[in-house]
Amino acid sequence: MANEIIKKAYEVAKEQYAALGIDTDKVIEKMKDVVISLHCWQTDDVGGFETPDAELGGGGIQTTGNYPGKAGSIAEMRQDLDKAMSLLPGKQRLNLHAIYGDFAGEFVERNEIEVKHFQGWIDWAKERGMGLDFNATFFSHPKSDDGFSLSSKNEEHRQFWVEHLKRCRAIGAEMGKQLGTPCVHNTWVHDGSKDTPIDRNGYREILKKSLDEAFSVEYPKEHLKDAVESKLFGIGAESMTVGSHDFYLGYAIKNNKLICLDNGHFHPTEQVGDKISACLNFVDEVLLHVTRPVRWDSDHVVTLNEDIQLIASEIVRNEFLNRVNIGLDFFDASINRIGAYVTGTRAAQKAFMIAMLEPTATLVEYEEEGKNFERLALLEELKTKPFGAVWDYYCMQEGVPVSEAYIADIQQYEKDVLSKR
Ligand SMILES: C[C@H](O)[C@H](O)[C@@H](O)C(=O)CO
Ligand SMILES: [Mn+2]
Repeated sequence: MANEIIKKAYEVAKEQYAALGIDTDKVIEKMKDVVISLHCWQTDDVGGFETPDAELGGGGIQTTGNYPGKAGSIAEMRQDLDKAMSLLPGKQRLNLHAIYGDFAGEFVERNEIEVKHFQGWIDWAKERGMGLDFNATFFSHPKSDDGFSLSSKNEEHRQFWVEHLKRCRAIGAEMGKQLGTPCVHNTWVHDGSKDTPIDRNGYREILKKSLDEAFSVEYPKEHLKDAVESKLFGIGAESMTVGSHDFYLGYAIKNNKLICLDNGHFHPTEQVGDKISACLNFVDEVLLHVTRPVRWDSDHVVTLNEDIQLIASEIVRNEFLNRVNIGLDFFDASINRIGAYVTGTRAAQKAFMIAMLEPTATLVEYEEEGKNFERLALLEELKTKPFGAVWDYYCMQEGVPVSEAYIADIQQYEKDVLSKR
């Protein structure tokens, strides 16, 4: 689309939003506060680099599809991430899992990983002025194949995982220190039971004890923020998840941790957007894993749907952007993986921009005056306001492809790079 047309459309949109009391220039400026942490695992289907042929195994999560071109090395992953980021407006962070260290061709056990295995990532992020986030990896490992890691009744296994978590927190803190922006370290364990267990409480007591041990080392908040992520169920763990939402919300409130809300981890009619203000009345900060569950926690690419919109609107309406850490968590192996990143991240960004283009004060006024028809009508009308013109102008200003132009970029990358892997 020619720049002139983008500008013209923007000017018209600007007037329409101004009539509602919204300054679109200010909205574009405010978009810089929306920093999204890209999950590195979309590039390689959650395989990791511990061994040359590493693949996701167990953990109750699954990628489906076998689209060619997945990243098979750190170099390829970085190349893909650079490509994805070149097509995204705004600033991003990078979210790594412990299986993505630079192990220099040697097998390093998870209870032996150190900062040196991630120094390359820290340097890479520093060159790009990016922050890093981090995750201990409890799945795809023989010591948790039986379905239990931090809540294991096998004391040797439990201690192994506590040590892993301790090391990951130390690595995360060093990332935050060197990069000058706190690293959010997220703890998610797949621990659970396929069939109805008897000793639910026993496992939960063990999980609590393990977390207490692993979190006993304190790090400055400027370097590390700890989050804990709950889940409803996983594949092969349908009957009980040790780290349920009640468990982790309680743990987070009592121990001053962040609660991680993954919108694939709840009953289908529950809304993470509704949980944000509930949680933020009791915890300082929240971590989001933005995804798209289709029938189950299938981790489809994020699209601009009502769930995502409610999440973004709740954050913007309440000025929670400085208390909500936004991460993505999807892994689709059935389509071009870079395309998946760009489409999914842009969808999340769009939801935030739409939220910022809302005349919230007017809507609240209607609500407080009991004018519920007026509230409903205005919300409906907002859906067809020319948001796209503001989005296109923002992309143009940011120097990234406008509208669907990024599709051709990704096709070219597939031709030049991915198809040759
Ligand atoms: C790979 C991630 O840690 C994982 O997706 C986790 O966050 C999750 O959501 C599991 O369902
Ligand atoms: Mn998640």
